[in-house]
Amino acid sequence: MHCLNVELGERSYPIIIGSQLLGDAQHLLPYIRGKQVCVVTNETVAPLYLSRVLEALSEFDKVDTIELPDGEAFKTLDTVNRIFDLLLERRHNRSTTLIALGGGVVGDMTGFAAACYQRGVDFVQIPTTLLAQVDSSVGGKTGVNHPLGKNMIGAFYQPRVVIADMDTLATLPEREFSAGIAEVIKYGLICDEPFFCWLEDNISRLMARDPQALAYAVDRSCRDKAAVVAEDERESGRRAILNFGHTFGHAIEAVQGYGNWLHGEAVAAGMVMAAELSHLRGSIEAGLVERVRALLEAARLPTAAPQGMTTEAFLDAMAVDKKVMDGRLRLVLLRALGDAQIIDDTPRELIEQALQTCGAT
Ligand SMILES: NC(=O)c1ccc[n+]([C@@H]2O[C@H](COP(=O)([O-])OP(=O)(O)OC[C@H]3O[C@@H](n4cnc5c(N)ncnc54)[C@H](O)[C@@H]3O)[C@@H](O)[C@H]2O)c1
Ligand SMILES: O=C(O)C(=O)C[C@@H](O)[C@H](O)[C@H](O)COP(=O)(O)O
Ligand SMILES: [Zn+2]
Repeated sequence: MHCLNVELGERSYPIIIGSQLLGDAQHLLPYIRGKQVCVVTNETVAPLYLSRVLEALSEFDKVDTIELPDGEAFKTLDTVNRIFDLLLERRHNRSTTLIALGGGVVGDMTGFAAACYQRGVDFVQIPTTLLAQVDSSVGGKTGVNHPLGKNMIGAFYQPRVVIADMDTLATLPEREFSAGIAEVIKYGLICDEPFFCWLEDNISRLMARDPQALAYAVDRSCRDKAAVVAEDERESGRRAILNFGHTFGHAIEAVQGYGNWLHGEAVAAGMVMAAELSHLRGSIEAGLVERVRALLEAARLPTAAPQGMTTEAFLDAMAVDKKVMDGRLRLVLLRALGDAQIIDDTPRELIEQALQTCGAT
C-alpha cells in the first residue's frame, strides 16, 4: 500500500493505492466526519464488492446504500435525482458522507450529488475500474451528460480521499480494461515522455495485467494527473491538456449514443485524430503519429472514426465542447512527445483533413 497527495491547500487529499483495501476500516474511517453514510454503487459492482465496503462501515449509526442502473446512458440528472430521493427519504443531513463505489460513471454522479446535496456534503471515491483509478476519481470533475453534449452539467468538487484497491481490477472485462489504458497512454503523450516509452516497452505485460506493471502504471498516472490538477484545479489553463483527444472523443460518444463507444475507446480514436492534426500543423513527425496508433492498437483500442460518422457530425458535436471560446474551437495538440499545448486557431480545413485521414466520411 502506498499513498500520494493531491495538493490543493485546504482541499488536499490522499490517493491510497494498494491491495485488500475495500474492507479495511483503517483507511476509510479517518475521512468520514459525521455518523451518517450512503454508499452509491451500481447493479454490477454491488454483488462484487459492496459487502466488503459495508464491513468497514459497521460502526456507523446510519449506513444506506443505493444501487444505480449500470451504464453511460444512465449518467443523467434523473439518475442523480434518485440519489437525492434516497438521501431525503432517509433523512441524511449535512454531516453525511457519500461513498462512490464503482467506475467513473458512479464516481462522477456521486461527486455531483455530493456537491449539490444541501449545498455540499463530503464524499469519498472508491474507484473499481482502471479508468476510474487512473483518472476519474482524481481531480474533482463531477457531473452528468446531456443529450447534446458530454459532461455538460457538473461541478468541480473534490473528494476527501481516493481509495484505489487494485484487486478489483481482476473482475474487470477486457474491453473496460483497454478503455482505462487509453487514459494511461494519454499521460505519456501530454506530459510524460519517459512514461510513454515505458508503456511502449511494457504494453504486453500491462495487457496481461501483470501486477507490478499495473501498480506502476496506476501510480505514475495518478502522480501525473495530481500534478496537473494541483497547478490548475478549475481548468483556467494548463489542466485542459488532460482533455487531449477528448474534443473528438466526446463527439464520438454523443453522436454514437452514450455507451455504444466506451469513453476510453472514443478518447483513443480522438487522440489519434489530435496527433494527426498536430502533424498536419507541422508540430510533430508522422512517425510519432504512427507510434501513438501502434501503442493504442497494442492495447486493443480503436484508432479511427466510427464507421459512417461524417466530418459534419464531428464538427457539429465538437462545437458544444466546453473549451470553445468566442465561437472558436480550442484543441489540445502535441508540440512534441510529452508536451501538449492548447491551440485556438486551427483552420477548419485542417481539422476536416485530420478527421478524414482517420476515417470520417
Ligand atoms: N471526472 C473525471 O475526471 C473523469 C475522467 C475520465 C472519465 N470520466 C468519466 O468516467 C466514465 C467512464 O468511467 P469507466 O470507464 O469507469 O466506466 P463505468 O463507470 O461505466 O464502468 C465500466 C463498467 O465496468 C463495470 N465495473 C466497474 N467496476 C468493475 C469491476 N471491478 N469489475 C467488473 N465490472 C466493473 C461497471 O459497472 C460498468 O459496467 C465516463 O462517464 C467518463 O466521462 C470522468
Ligand atoms: O480531469 C480532467 O480535467 C479531464 O479532462 C479528464 C478527462 O479524462 C475526463 O474525461 C473529464 O471528465 C473530461 O472533462 P470535460 O470537462 O471535458 O467534460
Ligand atoms: Zn477522459
